[in-house]
Amino acid sequence: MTVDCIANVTSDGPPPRKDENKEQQPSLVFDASVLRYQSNIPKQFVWPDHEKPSADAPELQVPLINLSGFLSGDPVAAWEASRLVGEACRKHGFFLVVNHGVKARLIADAHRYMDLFFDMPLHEKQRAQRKPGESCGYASSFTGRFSFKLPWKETLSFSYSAHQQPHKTVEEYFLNVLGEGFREFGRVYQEYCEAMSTLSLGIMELLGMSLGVGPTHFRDFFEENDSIMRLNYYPQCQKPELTLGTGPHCDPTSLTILHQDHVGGLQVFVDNKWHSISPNPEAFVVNVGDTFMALSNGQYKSCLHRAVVNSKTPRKSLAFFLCPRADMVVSPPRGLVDSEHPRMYPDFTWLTLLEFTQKHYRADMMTLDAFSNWLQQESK
Ligand SMILES: C=C1C[C@]23C[C@H]1CC[C@H]2[C@]1(C)CCC[C@@](C)(C(=O)O)[C@H]1[C@@H]3C(=O)O
Ligand SMILES: O=C(O)CCC(=O)C(=O)O
Ligand SMILES: [Fe+2]
Repeated sequence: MTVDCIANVTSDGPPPRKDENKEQQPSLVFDASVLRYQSNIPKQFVWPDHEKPSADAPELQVPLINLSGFLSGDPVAAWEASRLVGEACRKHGFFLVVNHGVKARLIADAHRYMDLFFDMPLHEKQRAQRKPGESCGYASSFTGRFSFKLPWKETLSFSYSAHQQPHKTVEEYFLNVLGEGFREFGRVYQEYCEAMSTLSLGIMELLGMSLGVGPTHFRDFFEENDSIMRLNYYPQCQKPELTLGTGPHCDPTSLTILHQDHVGGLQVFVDNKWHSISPNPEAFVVNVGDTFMALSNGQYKSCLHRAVVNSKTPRKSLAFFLCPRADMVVSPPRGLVDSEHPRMYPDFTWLTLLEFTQKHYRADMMTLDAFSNWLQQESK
């Protein structure tokens, strides 16, 4: 079974309930080319005082891990890299990787095609409009999905399947949804997602080594991944102190590999304070998500983060969300469960958690706990 933008798959998970997250009728349209000239921002984009961005966000010193030795097969370098990964994941869950093997040209092309796409007129972008309950497509903010605390961003999300060879799911997505004129878009993002999948599997080796379960356990689990690629576009905002580009959350997915442009805006919540992670064009920002927190039986924490916007220039980020095949059961390896480390979370399939976030619950910093409770309720 594969998850193709969630809607085209039969889930054997619990039937959806009427949920608080029901799709709202879109009365408000987020068209940044219009909104940017208004002196105020619509009230739906104003976040509560306790969540508004703070003026100061000191820079977080994030470990910078050089992957060149590991990727060239040096076992000593591999163990050193896994040690650094483990240290970061026990501290705040974020680390940077450099000499990662992804071509600078490919990263530049991925950013360039983002500019081309998001600079299109709204009606053109809406040809790829995300449908209610689906995890793919174009969304101008989430008007119609949420009715308050709307993020100041546009997104384009699509699925990458590592096991549907010879199909190139990303290339086909762009051709099928946006047409022949987007063939090159599809080729670039197909190549980008393949590079992200390869890098993710290498990092899964390091995570397995750091947790003492060996390099192949998690690598094998994610070999046939069905991942999500998300292009985040944050238009400049005349009132950046009132809103957020992406609200505070932990990624429900397994591993996030993020490339932010030169503008900066990613913030992580560490030691009870928001800290910024400065852009580094040679580096990817990596963090574990909720699903990997469950796979590690809670040893590695999915970390709280958000994105702020600014009044001067748009900001972009490319986020690859590694996800297992939809029907894979998320359960920690035996070596991570014992009398001192009892099970933290129930078994679940990634598809059920994905559906939960798309149809029942807006992912935040409590998603996995809310999901565990929901599973219990649904099983009664
Ligand atoms: C599985 C996913 C849901 C979101 C995209 C991926 C991983 C991150 C999630 C998200 C970014 C967390 C914050 C809220 C959210 C609604 C958003 O701002 O985009 C989340 C994504 C989503 O549900 O579309
Ligand atoms: O844009 C960013 O820097 C962060 C985006 C993010 O956290 C997400 O899309 O999950
Ligand atoms: Fe995130």
